[in-house]
Amino acid sequence: MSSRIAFLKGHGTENDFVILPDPENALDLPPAAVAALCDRRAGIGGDGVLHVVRSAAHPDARHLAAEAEWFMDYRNGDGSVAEMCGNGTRVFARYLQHAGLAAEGDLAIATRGGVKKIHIAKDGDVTVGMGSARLPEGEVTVSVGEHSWPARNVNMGNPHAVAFVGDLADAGDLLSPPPFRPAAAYPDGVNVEFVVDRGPRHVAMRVHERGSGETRSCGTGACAVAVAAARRDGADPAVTGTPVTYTVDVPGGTLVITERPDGEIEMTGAAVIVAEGEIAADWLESVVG
Ligand SMILES: N[C@@H](CCC[C@H](N)C(=O)O)C(=O)O
Repeated sequence: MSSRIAFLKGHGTENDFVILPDPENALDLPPAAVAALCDRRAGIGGDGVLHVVRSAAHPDARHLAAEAEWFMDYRNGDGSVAEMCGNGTRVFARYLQHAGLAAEGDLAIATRGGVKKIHIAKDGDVTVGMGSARLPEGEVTVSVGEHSWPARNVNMGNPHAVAFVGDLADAGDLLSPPPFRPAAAYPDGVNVEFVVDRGPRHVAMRVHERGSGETRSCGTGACAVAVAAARRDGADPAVTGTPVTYTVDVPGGTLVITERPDGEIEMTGAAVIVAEGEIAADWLESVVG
Protein backbone atom coordinates (compact mmCIF):
# COMPACT_ATOMS: atom_id res chain seq x y z
CA MET A 1 0.00 0.00 0.00
CA SER A 2 1.21 3.49 -0.88
CA SER A 3 2.30 5.75 1.96
CA ARG A 4 -0.03 8.55 3.03
CA ILE A 5 0.43 12.27 3.60
CA ALA A 6 -1.81 13.95 6.17
CA PHE A 7 -3.78 17.01 5.08
CA LEU A 8 -6.58 19.24 6.32
CA LYS A 9 -8.92 21.52 4.45
CA GLY A 10 -9.84 24.93 5.82
CA HIS A 11 -11.14 28.32 4.77
CA GLY A 12 -11.28 31.94 5.86
CA THR A 13 -14.42 33.63 4.48
CA GLU A 14 -14.32 30.90 1.79
CA ASN A 15 -10.74 31.61 0.69
CA ASP A 16 -9.94 27.90 0.90
CA PHE A 17 -6.69 26.09 1.48
CA VAL A 18 -5.17 22.63 1.55
CA ILE A 19 -3.20 22.50 4.81
CA LEU A 20 -0.11 20.27 4.86
CA PRO A 21 1.41 19.73 8.31
CA ASP A 22 5.12 19.06 7.72
CA PRO A 23 7.04 20.24 10.82
CA GLU A 24 10.50 19.14 9.63
CA ASN A 25 10.05 20.34 6.02
CA ALA A 26 10.36 16.81 4.64
CA LEU A 27 7.79 17.12 1.82
CA ASP A 28 8.89 17.83 -1.74
CA LEU A 29 6.40 20.45 -2.97
CA PRO A 30 7.24 21.56 -6.52
CA PRO A 31 4.69 23.86 -8.24
CA ALA A 32 3.13 20.87 -10.11
CA ALA A 33 2.36 19.13 -6.79
CA VAL A 34 0.73 22.26 -5.36
CA ALA A 35 -1.32 22.81 -8.54
CA ALA A 36 -2.47 19.16 -8.48
CA LEU A 37 -3.53 19.39 -4.82
CA CYS A 38 -5.47 22.61 -5.52
CA ASP A 39 -7.19 21.20 -8.62
CA ARG A 40 -10.93 21.16 -7.78
CA ARG A 41 -11.68 18.13 -9.97
CA ALA A 42 -8.56 15.96 -10.05
CA GLY A 43 -7.16 16.97 -6.64
CA ILE A 44 -8.44 18.10 -3.24
CA GLY A 45 -9.25 21.64 -4.34
CA GLY A 46 -8.24 25.00 -2.92
CA ASP A 47 -7.16 28.54 -3.69
CA GLY A 48 -3.74 27.72 -2.27
CA VAL A 49 -1.65 25.53 0.02
CA LEU A 50 -0.64 26.29 3.60
CA HIS A 51 2.52 24.27 4.18
CA VAL A 52 3.00 24.15 7.96
CA VAL A 53 6.70 23.99 8.80
CA ARG A 54 8.75 24.80 11.90
CA SER A 55 10.50 28.10 11.18
CA ALA A 56 13.82 26.55 12.21
CA ALA A 57 13.41 23.86 9.52
CA HIS A 58 12.79 26.19 6.54
CA PRO A 59 15.52 28.23 4.82
CA ASP A 60 13.09 31.15 4.23
CA ALA A 61 12.16 31.39 7.93
CA ARG A 62 15.14 30.19 9.95
CA HIS A 63 16.02 33.80 10.82
CA LEU A 64 12.52 34.25 12.33
CA ALA A 65 12.59 31.11 14.50
CA ALA A 66 13.25 33.01 17.75
CA GLU A 67 10.09 35.11 17.20
CA ALA A 68 7.69 32.52 15.75
CA GLU A 69 7.88 28.74 16.06
CA TRP A 70 5.76 28.08 12.95
CA PHE A 71 6.26 29.23 9.36
CA MET A 72 3.40 29.58 6.86
CA ASP A 73 5.00 28.46 3.59
CA TYR A 74 2.16 29.78 1.41
CA ARG A 75 1.69 28.79 -2.25
CA ASN A 76 -0.92 30.03 -4.72
CA GLY A 77 -3.17 27.51 -6.51
CA ASP A 78 -0.91 27.50 -9.59
CA GLY A 79 2.08 26.59 -7.42
CA SER A 80 3.64 30.07 -7.36
CA VAL A 81 5.03 31.49 -4.13
CA ALA A 82 3.49 34.69 -2.72
CA GLU A 83 4.89 37.01 -0.08
CA MET A 84 1.78 37.01 2.10
CA CYS A 85 -1.72 35.59 2.46
CA GLY A 86 -3.91 37.32 5.04
CA ASN A 87 -6.70 34.76 5.19
CA GLY A 88 -4.04 32.07 5.11
CA THR A 89 -2.50 33.34 8.37
CA ARG A 90 -5.89 33.20 10.08
CA VAL A 91 -6.61 29.67 8.86
CA PHE A 92 -3.03 28.66 9.74
CA ALA A 93 -3.62 29.88 13.32
CA ARG A 94 -6.90 27.96 13.45
CA TYR A 95 -5.02 24.83 12.34
CA LEU A 96 -2.40 25.29 15.11
CA GLN A 97 -5.22 25.63 17.66
CA HIS A 98 -7.05 22.59 16.19
CA ALA A 99 -3.85 20.51 16.38
CA GLY A 100 -3.14 21.57 19.99
CA LEU A 101 -0.03 23.49 18.89
CA ALA A 102 -1.43 26.87 19.99
CA ALA A 103 -4.07 28.04 22.42
CA GLU A 104 -6.81 30.66 22.22
CA GLY A 105 -5.25 34.11 22.69
CA ASP A 106 -2.08 35.55 21.17
CA LEU A 107 0.49 33.85 18.96
CA ALA A 108 3.00 34.74 16.26
CA ILE A 109 3.38 33.19 12.82
CA ALA A 110 6.35 33.60 10.49
CA THR A 111 5.54 34.40 6.85
CA ARG A 112 7.61 35.53 3.87
CA GLY A 113 6.16 38.97 4.68
CA GLY A 114 7.63 38.87 8.22
CA VAL A 115 6.25 37.78 11.58
CA LYS A 116 2.49 38.32 11.97
CA LYS A 117 0.76 38.66 15.34
CA ILE A 118 -2.47 36.73 15.63
CA HIS A 119 -5.27 36.75 18.18
CA ILE A 120 -7.70 33.84 18.43
CA ALA A 121 -10.78 35.20 20.21
CA LYS A 122 -13.15 33.29 22.46
CA ASP A 123 -16.00 34.00 20.02
CA GLY A 124 -14.04 32.14 17.35
CA ASP A 125 -12.95 35.00 15.11
CA VAL A 126 -9.26 35.31 14.30
CA THR A 127 -7.49 38.69 14.05
CA VAL A 128 -4.16 39.21 12.32
CA GLY A 129 -1.85 42.21 12.49
CA MET A 130 -1.13 42.74 8.81
CA GLY A 131 1.56 45.43 9.10
CA SER A 132 1.13 48.67 7.19
CA ALA A 133 0.18 49.45 3.60
CA ARG A 134 2.47 51.10 1.05
CA LEU A 135 0.80 53.29 -1.53
CA PRO A 136 3.22 53.76 -4.44
CA GLU A 137 2.59 56.90 -6.51
CA GLY A 138 1.49 56.69 -10.12
CA GLU A 139 -1.59 56.04 -12.20
CA VAL A 140 -2.72 52.46 -12.77
CA THR A 141 -5.53 51.37 -15.10
CA VAL A 142 -7.43 48.07 -14.95
CA SER A 143 -9.67 46.83 -17.79
CA VAL A 144 -12.33 44.14 -18.20
CA GLY A 145 -14.09 43.87 -21.57
CA GLU A 146 -15.05 47.38 -22.66
CA HIS A 147 -14.72 48.76 -19.10
CA SER A 148 -11.56 50.51 -17.84
CA TRP A 149 -11.07 52.01 -14.40
CA PRO A 150 -8.31 53.99 -12.67
CA ALA A 151 -6.95 51.87 -9.82
CA ARG A 152 -5.02 52.55 -6.63
CA ASN A 153 -1.71 50.74 -6.28
CA VAL A 154 -1.57 49.33 -2.73
CA ASN A 155 1.16 47.03 -1.44
CA MET A 156 0.29 44.84 1.56
CA GLY A 157 3.54 42.89 1.32
CA ASN A 158 2.05 41.62 -1.95
CA PRO A 159 0.80 43.81 -4.82
CA HIS A 160 -2.78 44.99 -5.31
CA ALA A 161 -4.65 47.21 -7.77
CA VAL A 162 -7.91 48.52 -6.27
CA ALA A 163 -10.55 49.79 -8.69
CA PHE A 164 -13.81 51.45 -7.56
CA VAL A 165 -16.51 50.39 -10.01
CA GLY A 166 -20.21 51.16 -10.54
CA ASP A 167 -21.31 47.54 -10.37
CA LEU A 168 -19.42 44.39 -9.29
CA ALA A 169 -20.93 42.60 -12.29
CA ASP A 170 -18.82 44.85 -14.56
CA ALA A 171 -15.80 42.82 -13.45
CA GLY A 172 -17.15 40.07 -15.74
CA ASP A 173 -16.42 36.39 -15.19
CA LEU A 174 -12.82 37.08 -14.12
CA LEU A 175 -11.69 33.77 -15.60
CA SER A 176 -8.57 35.41 -16.96
CA PRO A 177 -6.45 38.04 -15.20
CA PRO A 178 -7.73 41.56 -15.93
CA PRO A 179 -5.19 43.51 -17.99
CA PHE A 180 -3.59 46.49 -16.28
CA ARG A 181 -1.36 49.39 -17.33
CA PRO A 182 1.46 50.24 -16.96
CA ALA A 183 3.13 46.82 -16.82
CA ALA A 184 6.07 48.40 -14.96
CA ALA A 185 3.82 49.04 -11.92
CA TYR A 186 3.60 45.30 -11.28
CA PRO A 187 6.65 43.46 -12.61
CA ASP A 188 5.64 40.29 -10.70
CA GLY A 189 1.91 40.42 -11.52
CA VAL A 190 -0.88 41.76 -9.32
CA ASN A 191 -4.03 40.92 -7.39
CA VAL A 192 -6.94 43.04 -8.65
CA GLU A 193 -9.87 44.14 -6.46
CA PHE A 194 -13.14 45.59 -7.80
CA VAL A 195 -15.04 47.61 -5.19
CA VAL A 196 -18.48 49.18 -4.71
CA ASP A 197 -19.85 51.19 -1.79
CA ARG A 198 -22.42 49.62 0.52
CA GLY A 199 -22.75 52.42 3.13
CA PRO A 200 -20.61 54.61 5.39
CA ARG A 201 -17.23 52.84 5.78
CA HIS A 202 -18.77 49.73 4.30
CA VAL A 203 -17.75 48.36 0.90
CA ALA A 204 -18.07 45.13 -1.09
CA MET A 205 -15.42 43.64 -3.36
CA ARG A 206 -14.60 40.94 -5.86
CA VAL A 207 -11.03 39.86 -6.43
CA HIS A 208 -8.90 38.24 -9.10
CA GLU A 209 -5.91 36.79 -7.30
CA ARG A 210 -2.52 36.44 -8.91
CA GLY A 211 -1.82 32.71 -9.16
CA SER A 212 -5.31 31.57 -8.09
CA GLY A 213 -7.92 33.34 -10.28
CA GLU A 214 -11.19 34.68 -8.87
CA THR A 215 -11.51 33.70 -5.21
CA ARG A 216 -14.31 34.29 -2.71
CA SER A 217 -12.11 36.31 -0.38
CA CYS A 218 -8.63 37.78 -0.13
CA GLY A 219 -7.36 39.14 3.19
CA THR A 220 -4.50 41.26 1.88
CA GLY A 221 -6.93 42.42 -0.82
CA ALA A 222 -9.57 43.45 1.74
CA CYS A 223 -6.91 45.44 3.63
CA ALA A 224 -5.76 47.11 0.39
CA VAL A 225 -9.42 47.95 -0.35
CA ALA A 226 -10.01 49.40 3.15
CA VAL A 227 -6.93 51.64 2.86
CA ALA A 228 -7.81 52.76 -0.69
CA ALA A 229 -11.40 53.50 0.40
CA ALA A 230 -10.23 55.43 3.46
CA ARG A 231 -7.88 57.64 1.40
CA ARG A 232 -10.59 58.20 -1.18
CA ASP A 233 -12.94 59.20 1.67
CA GLY A 234 -10.32 61.60 3.09
CA ALA A 235 -9.62 59.41 6.15
CA ASP A 236 -6.00 58.91 7.18
CA PRO A 237 -5.43 57.72 10.77
CA ALA A 238 -1.80 58.94 10.64
CA VAL A 239 -3.15 62.49 10.17
CA THR A 240 -6.18 62.44 12.49
CA GLY A 241 -4.72 60.19 15.21
CA THR A 242 -7.96 58.17 15.18
CA PRO A 243 -8.28 54.53 14.02
CA VAL A 244 -10.46 53.96 10.97
CA THR A 245 -12.54 50.80 10.54
CA TYR A 246 -14.08 49.52 7.29
CA THR A 247 -16.39 46.56 6.86
CA VAL A 248 -15.47 44.74 3.67
CA ASP A 249 -17.99 42.27 2.24
CA VAL A 250 -16.45 39.57 0.07
CA PRO A 251 -18.42 36.88 -1.81
CA GLY A 252 -17.53 34.40 0.98
CA GLY A 253 -18.39 36.55 4.02
CA THR A 254 -17.29 39.71 5.79
CA LEU A 255 -13.94 41.00 7.03
CA VAL A 256 -13.47 43.91 9.42
CA ILE A 257 -10.37 46.01 8.84
CA THR A 258 -8.99 48.64 11.22
CA GLU A 259 -6.08 50.94 10.37
CA ARG A 260 -4.39 52.56 13.37
CA PRO A 261 -2.57 55.90 13.60
CA ASP A 262 0.82 54.10 13.57
CA GLY A 263 -0.17 52.52 10.23
CA GLU A 264 -0.75 49.02 11.62
CA ILE A 265 -3.71 47.27 10.01
CA GLU A 266 -5.74 44.58 11.78
CA MET A 267 -8.06 42.20 9.99
CA THR A 268 -10.72 40.10 11.74
CA GLY A 269 -12.93 37.32 10.39
CA ALA A 270 -13.91 33.69 10.51
CA ALA A 271 -11.42 30.84 10.04
CA VAL A 272 -12.64 27.26 9.85
CA ILE A 273 -11.16 23.76 9.60
CA VAL A 274 -13.62 21.64 7.60
CA ALA A 275 -11.94 18.28 6.97
CA GLU A 276 -8.96 16.06 7.64
CA GLY A 277 -7.67 13.23 5.52
CA GLU A 278 -4.79 11.49 3.81
CA ILE A 279 -3.26 11.96 0.38
CA ALA A 280 -1.97 8.93 -1.50
CA ALA A 281 1.74 9.69 -1.87
CA ASP A 282 1.99 7.68 -5.10
CA TRP A 283 -0.72 9.85 -6.69
CA LEU A 284 1.18 13.02 -5.75
CA GLU A 285 4.44 11.54 -7.07
CA SER A 286 2.71 10.56 -10.32
CA VAL A 287 1.40 14.09 -11.00
CA VAL A 288 4.83 15.58 -10.46
CA GLY A 289 6.31 13.08 -12.93
N1 LIG B 1 -5.73 35.05 -0.60
C1 LIG B 1 -4.64 35.72 -0.02
C2 LIG B 1 -3.59 36.27 -0.94
C3 LIG B 1 -2.77 35.15 -1.56
C4 LIG B 1 -1.58 35.63 -2.37
C5 LIG B 1 -1.94 36.33 -3.64
N2 LIG B 1 -2.67 35.51 -4.57
C6 LIG B 1 -0.66 36.84 -4.31
O1 LIG B 1 -0.13 36.19 -5.24
O2 LIG B 1 -0.16 37.88 -3.89
C7 LIG B 1 -5.02 36.64 1.12
O3 LIG B 1 -5.96 36.29 1.85
O4 LIG B 1 -4.34 37.64 1.36
